[in-house]
Amino acid sequence: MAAENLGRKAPPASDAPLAEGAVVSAATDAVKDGAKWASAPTSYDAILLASFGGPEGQDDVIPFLRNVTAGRGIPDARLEEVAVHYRAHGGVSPINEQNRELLAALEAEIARRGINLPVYWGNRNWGPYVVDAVHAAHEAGATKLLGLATSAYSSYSSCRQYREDFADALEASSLQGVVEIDKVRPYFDHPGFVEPFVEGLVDAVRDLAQGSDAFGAEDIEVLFTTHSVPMSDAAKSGPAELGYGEGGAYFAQHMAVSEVVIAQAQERLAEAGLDLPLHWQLVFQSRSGPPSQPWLEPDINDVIEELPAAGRRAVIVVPIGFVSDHMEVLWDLDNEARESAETAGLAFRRTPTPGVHPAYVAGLVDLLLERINGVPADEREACTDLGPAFDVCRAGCCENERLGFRPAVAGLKP
Ligand SMILES: CC1=C(CCC(=O)O)c2cc3nc(cc4[nH]c(cc5[nH]c(cc1n2)c(C)c5CCC(=O)O)c(CCC(=O)O)c4C)C(CCC(=O)O)=C3C
Ligand SMILES: [Fe+2]
Repeated sequence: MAAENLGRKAPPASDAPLAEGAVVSAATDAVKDGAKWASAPTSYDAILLASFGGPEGQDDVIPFLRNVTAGRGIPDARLEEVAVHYRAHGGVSPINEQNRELLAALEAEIARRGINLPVYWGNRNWGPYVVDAVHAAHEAGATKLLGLATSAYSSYSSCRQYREDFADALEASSLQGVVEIDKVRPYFDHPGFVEPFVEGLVDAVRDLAQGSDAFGAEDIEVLFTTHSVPMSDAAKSGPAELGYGEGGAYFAQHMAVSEVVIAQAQERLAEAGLDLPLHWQLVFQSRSGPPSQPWLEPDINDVIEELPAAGRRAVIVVPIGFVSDHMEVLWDLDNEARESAETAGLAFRRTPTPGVHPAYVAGLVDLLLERINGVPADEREACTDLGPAFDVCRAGCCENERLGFRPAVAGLKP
């Protein structure tokens, strides 16, 4: 495949693109030292499914948004704007229902594998809260919990903040020293997480190729999209000693997943005789900080606007940053990005998120078993050169410069 056709985008808040080889090699060397990355077999009493949470009615919207943005310097105007997204959906985020479905699917898959392990679900920003779940688990006699976040990558928002949520919950319930909580590794490159995106991309390309417009590879731009974060968060994502570059592990992991999804999809499309390679790039969405603060770019809508000038007639949006079709997907992609595409005169497809795809659910249970059985790092499933990520976060991993140091569990002590 012609490499020059694969659009690579560095985080453009800086002029210097990331050195391609350098992003990957440091982590690859470190991962060979498996003993440091994989923990010993551990007997857990319960799983703690941890998520973001969302409002369940109009009256919840503003209190929810205040929970999310406490101390974050998000302008009020942005809160008003985001409230509109929830209001348009009756004040209900789809995320809680999606987590109830995931909880049920996990319970079923755990039972199918013959494991006896209850799952408790708790959120960061709305009830049921993590502390409620920890309480319930403890009341049922559990003292050793394995946390599983609905977030696959390394960064403050997607990894460390869950570890802080766990620490906060132990403090609020006075269960420090009584209950212990570990956390499943960032699973961005677990095949179970990647597979639904590959399938979605293959289906979208075939759909566009077979439609009346008969779009070919030259007509299509594939946009892998994820949540933007402040550049300072991105830079501190992952352990500094692995030298991920200025976009940190967050950027490197998304690039690696994009590359794997495009490669696997192209392989399947080639078997179906479709014209390749596809044009693609990694883009960002849902930026919320003040304009003075640099966040990862380019924004998905800005990129879409410029696609016709590059000769594209269709755009396929692959939401690799998200595990379910929550508000950031429904509003920012299915409304806003779709509208940008319409304005630009482009056909638009948005591929599914993992949701409760059987490969994803089975992959999550594989990840739980990895920890229970203490599977060595070199025997773990990971489909990029960056992984598998470590079980116990390195000291300082994904710390937040804006918010300062807060206690977290499931990490090494500085
Ligand atoms: C990396 C990342 C993920 C992906 C990883 C993961 O999935 O965890 C994610 C997911 C989500 N983000 C969500 C919602 C919101 N995020 C906000 C604000 C922010 N997100 C950030 C980052 C991320 N966010 C950041 C750096 C901020 C700025 C404030 C801060 O520094 O923390 C705000 C405030 C208003 C606004 O500014 O948009 C809202 C309402 C929902 C729920 C959707 C629903 O209700 O269905 C979900 C799943
Ligand atoms: Fe967010």
